[in-house]
Amino acid sequence: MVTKRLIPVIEIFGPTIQGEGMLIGRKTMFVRTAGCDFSCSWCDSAFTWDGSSKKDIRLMSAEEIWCELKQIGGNTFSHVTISGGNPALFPQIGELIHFLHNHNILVGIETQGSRYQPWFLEVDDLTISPKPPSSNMKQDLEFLDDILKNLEEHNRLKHVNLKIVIFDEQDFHYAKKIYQKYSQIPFYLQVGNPLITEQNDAVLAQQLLKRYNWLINMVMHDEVLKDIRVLPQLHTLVWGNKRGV
Ligand SMILES: C[S@@+](CC[C@H](N)C(=O)[O-])C[C@H]1O[C@@H](n2cnc3c(N)ncnc32)[C@H](O)[C@@H]1O
Ligand SMILES: Nc1nc2[nH]cc(C(=O)O)c2c(=O)[nH]1
Ligand code: SF4
Ligand SMILES: [Mg+2]
Repeated sequence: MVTKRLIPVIEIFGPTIQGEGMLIGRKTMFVRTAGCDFSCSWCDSAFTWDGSSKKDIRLMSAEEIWCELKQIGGNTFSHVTISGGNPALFPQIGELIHFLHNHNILVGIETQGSRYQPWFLEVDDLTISPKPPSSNMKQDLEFLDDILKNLEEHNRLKHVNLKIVIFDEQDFHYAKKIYQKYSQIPFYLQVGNPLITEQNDAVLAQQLLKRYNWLINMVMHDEVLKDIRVLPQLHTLVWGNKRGV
């Protein structure tokens, strides 16, 4: 008998739009895994790792996840984004990727570059999001370098992008250092959301647009950051801090 390794899933939702980074605006479904090896000070998905939504965690096989995606998304989608938490904690995500590819579904991953899995080489859209100083995390940049070198050796760089969330000038300088190291990888700066519990969508949107304006200005006057894209979290502008969108 083949034993199927189960994946801890905390939410499955969609179809929605990818609100961030290189596929912004693309129609996609989301599978969100539970658990993270980081605990960023401003994490907008802290429920995946802080115990507050423990009751929502389900251990699911690739086939069960596929059935639920079809149940809620029907025939309306051709792309699935796997986020977390950190999906790179789980070797068994490889089985889910195979399953989705066998059903002609493209797969995106959101991860922070602190862990590597062999299935990184099979991901259609791999977003790596190193954490800047404001997160209070200490990103291992040598490990990140190993991951990116490995992807390059396997000719996968066209499937990879780097996305750094910016809250302040210190984060901006950190992002600049990383940009200079990896000029051949598509590079995105994303507006940080400091109001992750704000319920008034208008107040939130106003704050985020102000920060977007600031970040655009920082980039426009910069002589190093040239081949770069600056984005807000589109889903936050549309739906605020709502979960499952
Ligand atoms: C919730 S994380 C999950 C995937 C993975 N752990 C990571 O951090 O890349 C998904 C994306 O949301 C970003 N993010 C988390 N909290 C945020 C916030 N308050 N403002 C803007 N982006 C945020 C992360 O940097 C990451 O790019
Ligand atoms: N619409 C939408 N786009 C997203 N892009 C990355 C997300 C994430 O939490 O990883 C996310 C999310 O939660 N919702
Ligand atoms: S790495 Fe991602 S999921 Fe983990 S705490 Fe940071 S933002 Fe949240
Ligand atoms: Mg999110």
